[in-house]
Amino acid sequence: MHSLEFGSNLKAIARAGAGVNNIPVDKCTEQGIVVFNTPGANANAVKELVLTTLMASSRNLFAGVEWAKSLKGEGDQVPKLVEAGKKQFVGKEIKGKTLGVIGLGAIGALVANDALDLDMDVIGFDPFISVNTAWNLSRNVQRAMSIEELFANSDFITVHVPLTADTKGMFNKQTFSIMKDGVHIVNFSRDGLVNEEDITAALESGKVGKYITDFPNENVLKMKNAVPIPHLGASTQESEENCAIMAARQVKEFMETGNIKNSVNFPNAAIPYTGKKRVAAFHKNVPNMVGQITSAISDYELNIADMVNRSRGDYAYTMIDIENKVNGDVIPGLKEKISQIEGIVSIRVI
Ligand SMILES: NC(=O)c1ccc[n+]([C@@H]2O[C@H](COP(=O)([O-])OP(=O)(O)OC[C@H]3O[C@@H](n4cnc5c(N)ncnc54)[C@H](O)[C@@H]3O)[C@@H](O)[C@H]2O)c1
Ligand SMILES: O=C(O)[C@H](O)COP(=O)(O)O
Repeated sequence: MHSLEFGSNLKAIARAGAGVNNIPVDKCTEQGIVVFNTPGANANAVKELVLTTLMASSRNLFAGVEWAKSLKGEGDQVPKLVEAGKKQFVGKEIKGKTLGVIGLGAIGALVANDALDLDMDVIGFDPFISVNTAWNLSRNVQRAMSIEELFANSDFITVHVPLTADTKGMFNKQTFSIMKDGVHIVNFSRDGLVNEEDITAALESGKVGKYITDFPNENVLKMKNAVPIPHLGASTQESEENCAIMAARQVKEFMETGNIKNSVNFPNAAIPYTGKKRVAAFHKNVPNMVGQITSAISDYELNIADMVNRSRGDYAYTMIDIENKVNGDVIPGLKEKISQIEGIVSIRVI
């Protein structure tokens, strides 16, 4: 959506998925457009494919299947050729190996817990772990005190963080040098987390044994020992339905009540719809905004029934329920009056 112009009536964008790097979030914030995503709704789908590909590639399954297919046309010789050639695909079991999980959010936590059930040792790193995830995480997941500790001790590494300025290129020449020789790296997050030139060299030298990625491009397809998956992480019927329902519900709730859940740019805020009318304003996070909005409301001799004000960085969101019975759909002039307050980005009277 980065090249799209947004109409002045656009109120919300919902991403039926987790990553929002296809949406110009900063531009939306400046224009007062709320952006939602659906955290966790596709996590199980991704977890299943991460564990599937982790095991399958450790057993050289993808290359083995391709080779078996290449024997087509060999007639009665196929079984003999299979037995003679299979030794080139001898793999490694994951049992007893150490899996490093970077990012213990919706997906990472599921992967970490289930990898324990597959008899792996699991070490996790997430300096910003949420309380909810921490509650769901098995206490047998060891906590790495630094990402370097995780890199140094893992036989397999799987990454589940968003692509941001901080995480971009987190897999690079320097970080590969800390890792065990022959480490397998699983990337179902985003291509930009990995420096392509550096991983090409690391795969070539054998420093990295396998690179399983959900984000193939021309370079990836040329890399030795890369396993390109065509962005199938969230591609299940269940996950697409979960995401679509969650996205639709969040937008409906926002349009009808102003309440916000799972926004990536507005603060989350919700109050039961108690009044007769609701003022919902997105504004700069500067002093006296709430005072100016309530004063505009009191100029109309309207009483306040309930209110909430939440901030997020440079911006804040205020919802005020008005007690009085208001005739008709609108309070004439109120919206215009509030929108003239310096610092207001967008305003609705619902
Ligand atoms: N391949 C797919 O189809 C697919 C599907 C869903 C999500 N994704 C990608 O996976 C990512 C993770 O998804 P999720 O649902 O688990 O998101 P999430 O927000 O639940 O979890 C992300 C976790 O990363 C942690 N984190 C952030 N920066 C970090 C850092 N520098 N080091 C360590 N941890 C850090 C956060 O604290 C959070 O716990 C998404 O951002 C998206 O890019 C891909
Ligand atoms: O960020 C996500 O949720 C995934 O990359 C899934 O993307 P998709 O919905 O385009 O499959």
